[in-house]
Amino acid sequence: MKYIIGIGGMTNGGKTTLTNKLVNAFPGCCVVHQDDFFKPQDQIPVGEDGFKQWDVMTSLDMEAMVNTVKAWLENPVKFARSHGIQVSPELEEPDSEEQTHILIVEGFLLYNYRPLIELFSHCYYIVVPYEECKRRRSTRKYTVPDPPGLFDGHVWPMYLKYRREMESSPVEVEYLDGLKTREQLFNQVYEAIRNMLNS
Ligand SMILES: Nc1ncnc2c1ncn2[C@@H]1O[C@H](COP(=O)(O)OP(=O)(O)O)[C@@H](O)[C@H]1O
Ligand SMILES: O=C(O)c1ccc[n+]([C@@H]2O[C@H](COP(=O)([O-])O)[C@@H](O)[C@H]2O)c1
Repeated sequence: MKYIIGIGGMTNGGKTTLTNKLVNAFPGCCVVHQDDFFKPQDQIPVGEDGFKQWDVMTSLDMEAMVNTVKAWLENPVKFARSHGIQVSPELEEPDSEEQTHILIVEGFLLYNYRPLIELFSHCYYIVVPYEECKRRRSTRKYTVPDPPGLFDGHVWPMYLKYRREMESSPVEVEYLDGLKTREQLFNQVYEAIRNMLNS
């Protein structure tokens, strides 16, 4: 069986932190990070809000991202090997279709792109309050540093827009409280995935 788990939610909610812990906990588990699919800076236009539009869907090459997830679905063992992930001998067996394979897909805009949504076995969405999100973001170093005013002028309004859009669509997400400790979040999701694999 193949399981694709989405770890979505707002910027600085703790997606990457949780994802890294889960990847370490499930041997052979693969991961796709949405941040790897940002288009080059010169392809990101400036919007009416006066900022480069990094937080909109078109800033990401979603077709390439979906193709990457489909490459994992096609052959999880080959995908793992080509990404330097150690594969246990049982997973290499010819009948490995009967084995359990897990892919974690992590990102801030996972649930607004239909071709990706339909691939998920389960969708998580981490949230923290505005103040905490802004505080964490202010200490974060991105490849392209945030210009002054970006959070309130672009990041937060786009977060609200896409969250509203997601919530009025048929996608079913399970919310996670990003104010819980790293350990609490890990334990919660780890146990839920274990239960899913055993059901
Ligand atoms: N559960 C948590 N409690 C407190 N701080 C956290 C927690 N998870 C992550 N962080 C911190 O918040 C910041 C953003 O975390 P990160 O996992 O990179 O978020 P995201 O991938 O959602 O943008 C980092 O400084 C990280 O150490
Ligand atoms: O990673 C990059 O190249 C990059 C370049 C410009 C901006 N970002 C920011 O990355 C944010 C999403 O990533 P994250 O990890 O905070 O969820 C999003 O809010 C963007 O504003 C990221």
